[in-house]
Amino acid sequence: MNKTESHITDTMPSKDERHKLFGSVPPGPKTKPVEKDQMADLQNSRQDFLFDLDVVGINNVKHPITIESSMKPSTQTTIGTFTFSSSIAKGSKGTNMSRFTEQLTSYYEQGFTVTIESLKQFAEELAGRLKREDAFIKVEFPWFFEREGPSSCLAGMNHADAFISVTWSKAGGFDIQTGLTGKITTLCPCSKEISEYSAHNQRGNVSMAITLTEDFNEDMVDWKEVLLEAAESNASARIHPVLKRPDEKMVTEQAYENPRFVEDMVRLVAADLYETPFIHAFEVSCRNEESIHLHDALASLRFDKRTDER
Ligand SMILES: Nc1nc2c(ncn2[C@@H]2O[C@H](COP(=O)(O)OP(=O)(O)OP(=O)(O)O)[C@@H](O)[C@H]2O)c(=O)[nH]1
Repeated sequence: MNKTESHITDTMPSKDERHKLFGSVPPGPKTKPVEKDQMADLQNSRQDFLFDLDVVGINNVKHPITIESSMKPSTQTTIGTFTFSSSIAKGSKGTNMSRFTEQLTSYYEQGFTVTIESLKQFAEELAGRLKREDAFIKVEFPWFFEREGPSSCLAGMNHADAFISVTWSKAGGFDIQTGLTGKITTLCPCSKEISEYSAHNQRGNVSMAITLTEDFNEDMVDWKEVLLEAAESNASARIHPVLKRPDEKMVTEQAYENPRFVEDMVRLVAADLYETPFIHAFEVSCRNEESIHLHDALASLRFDKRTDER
């Protein structure tokens, strides 16, 4: 022990004394049961509680997860942000909220890889655990993918924000949605047209949410890569983690050759999703972080191939 440490130990009150100094008091008399089976179970009270609830549950649950990807790295651990819920009839006071995280932990301990299939199983099992006839689970996560510079082929890691949501009901079966928000470069067509030189550009955020067809097979196609390609292949240019000068020249010229308004982005991405056979319905939006304004530009559309006409 050096001189400074010994000085601190000599003069500092003990931790208990310090807590008392700052207001901690001894426990008071305790009369309520400590055994679980003797505790009141308010959430399981049965009465007419006036209204059915569409949704009751928990959200913003952060948990490590494993996902698969068709792009490198093919297996990755990332952070999932979960929402779990079910409906509840007016005859029940509340849900059993501990059961959501209890099931998540149990899946994690058994080596949970988040896929559409595993989430379907999770949702149905959750409904059983809650003694309900429906359950909803959504997981949002950063998805990482390797990206090379167009000339140097030097690789680095990019990411996009993905989600999968599964609704299960005894009456209606499964409803699956997935989605992705990816970043792209857009170069302003108006600025290019009117200016003697140059054109301003922006970083665009393209968000897509899709409803999958019932026969969609995630072992055959990675929906994340399809959505990323829909956003990036229609942009003025892609975004890269590592660019040397020959890469930078290519990306700059490519953007100048492919100017896009925020509206153009949404319509072009929508056209790709329209042509994708495993998508029933989609929502596309784009938010461009403008470089010549403090505000952002945005556009969006929804389309359901089963009902809407172009
Ligand atoms: N229903 C309900 N529960 C809440 C609320 N706020 C907190 N809780 C949770 O209540 C949970 C404990 O209740 P239950 O999950 O029913 O616990 P339990 O009855 O011991 O569990 P089971 O044996 O599975 O029935 C804790 O996870 C708390 O987070 C709320 O607003 N409504």
